[in-house]
This record gives sequence, structure tokens and C-alpha cells, in this order.
Amino acid sequence: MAIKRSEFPENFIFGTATSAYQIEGAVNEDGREPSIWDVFSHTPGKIQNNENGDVACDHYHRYNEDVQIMKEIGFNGYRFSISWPRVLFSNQKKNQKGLDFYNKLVDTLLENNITPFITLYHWDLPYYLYEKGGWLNPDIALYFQDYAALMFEILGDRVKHWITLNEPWCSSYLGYFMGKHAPGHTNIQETIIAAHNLLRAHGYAVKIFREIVKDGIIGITNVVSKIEPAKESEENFQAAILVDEIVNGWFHDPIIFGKFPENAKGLFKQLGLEIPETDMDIISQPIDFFGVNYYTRQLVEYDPTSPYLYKNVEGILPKTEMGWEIYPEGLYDMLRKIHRRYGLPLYITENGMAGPDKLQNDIINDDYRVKYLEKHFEKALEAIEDGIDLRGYFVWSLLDNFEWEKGYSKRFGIVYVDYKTQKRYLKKSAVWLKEFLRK
Ligand SMILES: OC[C@H]1NNC[C@@H](O)[C@@H]1O
Repeated sequence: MAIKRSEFPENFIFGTATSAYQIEGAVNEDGREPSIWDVFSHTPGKIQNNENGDVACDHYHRYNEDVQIMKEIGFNGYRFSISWPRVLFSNQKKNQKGLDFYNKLVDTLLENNITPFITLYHWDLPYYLYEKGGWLNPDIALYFQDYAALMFEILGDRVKHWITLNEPWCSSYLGYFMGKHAPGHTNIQETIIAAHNLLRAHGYAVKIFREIVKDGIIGITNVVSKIEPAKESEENFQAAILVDEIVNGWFHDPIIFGKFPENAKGLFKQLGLEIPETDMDIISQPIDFFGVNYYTRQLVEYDPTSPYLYKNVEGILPKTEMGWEIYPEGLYDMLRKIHRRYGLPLYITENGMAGPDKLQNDIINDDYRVKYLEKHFEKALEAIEDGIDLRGYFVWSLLDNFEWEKGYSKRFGIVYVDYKTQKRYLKKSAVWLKEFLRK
């Protein structure tokens, strides 16, 4: 029996999500200053096909058309991020033209009965702050607080749902340890410091939010993978617990319990790493929800030859174009785990897949994405029926867009973008969603 929208709570938010650098383009327009992703994407060899976000989906100019597409599909929520270097100059003066873009976007969403959910930071750190140390400089929390306060003051009268950071694990591990993301460092000690300053910035923003937007809610979005032992053994179970603490617990526990998870902390200390723990009181200020970005599981095995005592193992399930196993069961498991451990309301702030989408005679037959969404919707509904306080689900993503180090090679959109013409085409999955959201 196909799942129906009417099986979800009446006030459940079904939305879609994007981020500024991945869709806006107009990187040199109206005074926008460079971010670390502008510099990183223009560094030869960093991005597949040496692509960048200079034009992307040209959303800066086409936002009205894109909102109309959301309206046509029937979404009642839209999660997007603010481009920090578009709204604040390096001299700390506000960029009114940049702010006006977001004012117009918010007003257009509200006119179309679409609730805006704003992410303050989705990785595009102003480059001048990187030159001051970026996420390695403790002062970054104060810069972030000033930026957050500006956005709360400008948009807080109309926007009541806020997310401080998107996926601090990615900002720290992909940006400072694996070198795959901006700023492209490869230092585990820096990674730990950056993670701590990201959490501090989160806390400083929450603190000022309570003073400015008294009738709004604020949370943080983490990417969560279901960590499982590749083969059942005591050692592999222990490895899974450790990895779950490193990738998931490290960015949830401090916010709720005011401390880092013990096993992971013990491992890092054994490796001689400094674990900064200042401002845990600010980091652990109460928040209103966790955003959960879910894509797949991560299979691990104990590996005594690794300094981190584990290795990743390739799974056997069908995979998306990103090489990620399709594993909807993991969504249910992680919603239940996070809800039970931390007791907060949850939003699925991202879920979706990159597919081998081909435009043929103006049609994109992405049946695989329809099936993917249906299976994950079913798990979300199962979680709600089991008493988990899940309040919304945002499809990643509205449009095909700049998939970071993969450039434009991976299409996550339910709407196909022909980057040569910037024409938008509803994929079969968007048509399916349109019908689903009406039942
Ligand atoms: O990889 C797909 C998505 N994952 N979460 C963060 C987004 O910016 C990515 O495009």
C-alpha cells in the first residue's frame, strides 16, 4: 500500500533544502566578498573538472522561479542558508544589497505559504576570517555571534526556525583532516580545535538568539550515518561504538551533556591530542531541536594497524551515484537513537540521493529516486508512529547543484538543471512528490 501524506501529522513540514554556495552563483555581485569555497574551488585540482560555484544554479537571480516550483510541487517548508560573505563586509559593515536578497526571498516564501528554515552556516566562511585563523581562531565564535545577531535582527520578525550550523563534522573533518573540503587542511589536531570552535560558535549564536528572536526556535543540523560492524565480533562492535562517538556523538553530546564522548576522547588523548573544552556551558545551552541529515550507513571493522583503531568496509547494498548504500532502515535507527539519547524534537533536514539522471525529450525518469524517497518516508512515518517527535522532512535537494569536491557531476535534485541554459525540468520524482503531497 503506497504511503500517503495524510498518514503524517497535519502540521508536519514537508520541505526541500539547499545551500547558498551550491545554488546562488552571483559570487561577485552586489559586493559579495570571497568565501573559503570561492578560493578552494578556484584552486586547480581541488574540484572534479575544476568546476566552481561562480554561477551554479543562478538562484540569486532566479529565486522567484524556484519558489514557484516549490509552490507547484506543494512543499510547505524550505531550508536554505545565508551566504555570510554576501551580507557582511570584511570591515564588519552590513551589505544592504545582500540582505535585501534574503529579505526578498523570505517575503516570497511567506507569500506562497512556505515556511523558511534558515541555516546560518553551510560552509562558506568569509575568506578574510580564514586569513585570521578561521575555525582555528577562538575569536571566530564572536565573529559568528555578530553575524548571527545581524541575521536575527533583519529576518527574525518573519523567520522563526533557525539552524546555527550545517554538519560541523564535515566542516572540521572534511575541511581540516581529509583535505577534501575547504580550506583543505590535513591535520587531526586542527580538526579537533575546529570542531570545538564550531560548537562554541553554535553556542554563542544560541545565546544571542534568545535575546533577539523570543518567539522562534533554534537548533543545529548534524549529518548522521548509522555505524555498523561489517562483521559481528566483539572487537568490531567496540569499533562501531568508537566511530559512532567520533562522527556522531562528538557533535551531539557536548550540546546536551556539556562534554565529549568518553571513548573517543580517550582515543584522541592516547594519540597525544589536545582536547579543548572551554565554554562547555555556552555550547550546552538548551536548543529546541536537532536537525538530522541522513544518507546512508558506515560499515567499520577493528583495525589495530590504524591510529584510530578502525577501518571502513565497503557494503554490498545497492548504492547511489555517491557510492553510498541505500539503507532506509538506518534512518529509523538514527532517529530513534538520537531521540532516545537526547530527548529533543527532530527534523530530517536532509535526505535524498544522487542519481544517474538523464534529460531525454524534456523528461527525467528517476524512478530510483521515487523509490528512495518512498522508502525513507516510510521509515520516517514508522518513527512517528513509534512515538519519536519528528516534525519535518526536507528533501535534499530542490535543484541539481554544486556538490562540493564533486562539482556538478552528482545530481541530487528533484528538479533537473541544464547548466548551459539554466532551464529547470521537474524530474519524475518531483511529479511524484506533487501527487504525494496532495493525498
Ligand atoms: O552530499 C549531499 C549533501 N550532504 N549534506 C550537505 C550538502 O551540502 C550536500 O550537498
